[in-house]
Amino acid sequence: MTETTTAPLLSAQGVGKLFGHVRALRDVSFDLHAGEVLAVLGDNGAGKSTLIKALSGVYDLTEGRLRVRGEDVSFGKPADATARGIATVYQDLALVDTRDVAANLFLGREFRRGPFVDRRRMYREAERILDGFTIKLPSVRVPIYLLSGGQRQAVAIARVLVGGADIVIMDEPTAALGVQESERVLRLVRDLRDAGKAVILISHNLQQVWQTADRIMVMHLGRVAGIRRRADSTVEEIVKLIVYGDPDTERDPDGAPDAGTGEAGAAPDRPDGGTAHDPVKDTDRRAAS
Ligand SMILES: Nc1ncnc2c1ncn2[C@@H]1O[C@H](COP(=O)(O)OP(=O)(O)OP(=O)(O)O)[C@@H](O)[C@H]1O
Repeated sequence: MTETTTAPLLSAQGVGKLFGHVRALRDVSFDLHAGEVLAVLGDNGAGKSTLIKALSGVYDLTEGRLRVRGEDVSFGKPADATARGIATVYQDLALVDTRDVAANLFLGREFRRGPFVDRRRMYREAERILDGFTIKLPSVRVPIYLLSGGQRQAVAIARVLVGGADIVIMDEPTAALGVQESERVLRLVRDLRDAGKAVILISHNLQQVWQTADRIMVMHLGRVAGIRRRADSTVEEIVKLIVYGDPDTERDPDGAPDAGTGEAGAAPDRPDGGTAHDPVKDTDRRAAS
């Protein structure tokens, strides 16, 4: 991974999201590079879902800015994020259960020959794409409802490749899977990374994060509690960030209620009101050293 020498594919700067008076995200800043897996960890209500929905165009931002390949972007709808090469694989996978694997892979992007769908080409292409996957499917002609959870994940991931996305957001891809299938799906996530994609992996499972992520971003009460290179961190450090956040950053300059607390000032105010360290820059410094 070359995070300090290449420009980020995706960059969030001071991103915030208010729902009424509840601040679900506050001053979220991070970079995401091609060929890396950034895991996003955090307790319930930390802001993970809100963040991925903001990155995938479901929510607009209240504050801050997003840049994709160095360009400022503003997403009014999910199609805007898709057009910028961002694909999100949600837990429900959004597959059509009654249709076969190939049809799901090319949903909305069917090959055509004249007025007709070119099924033969779709099957051929589907087989080609899935051929290198560690999760094997019985056939590209089986309907989705006959597949296991891991096989369905594989189809959803393959669909990302078909769409040509280079920024892939995965929401708890192993949440419903057993141990073996989880291992295989995590291998697919690493394969995406090795193919040069930038991957955001939302997870509650620290062990899986350790197996898969290059960097870890911990969220706490809507803020970034810290970003660490996995190789430079410890499970203890990450758990502490998940549970307690970073007391230096958790001040409340404007009194808006923090997510998860419903009241102002989730963490003690800094007496000097000063600016705490920037976890992203800290990480970049560590990465550069
Ligand atoms: N549509 C909404 N309207 C109001 N508040 C919301 C909305 N969506 C999220 N929130 C609040 O924003 C905060 C962050 O929620 P979010 O769902 O992003 O957290 P999360 O880290 O994904 O949690 P979980 O792991 O439980 O899914 C929570 O306090 C939540 O109640």
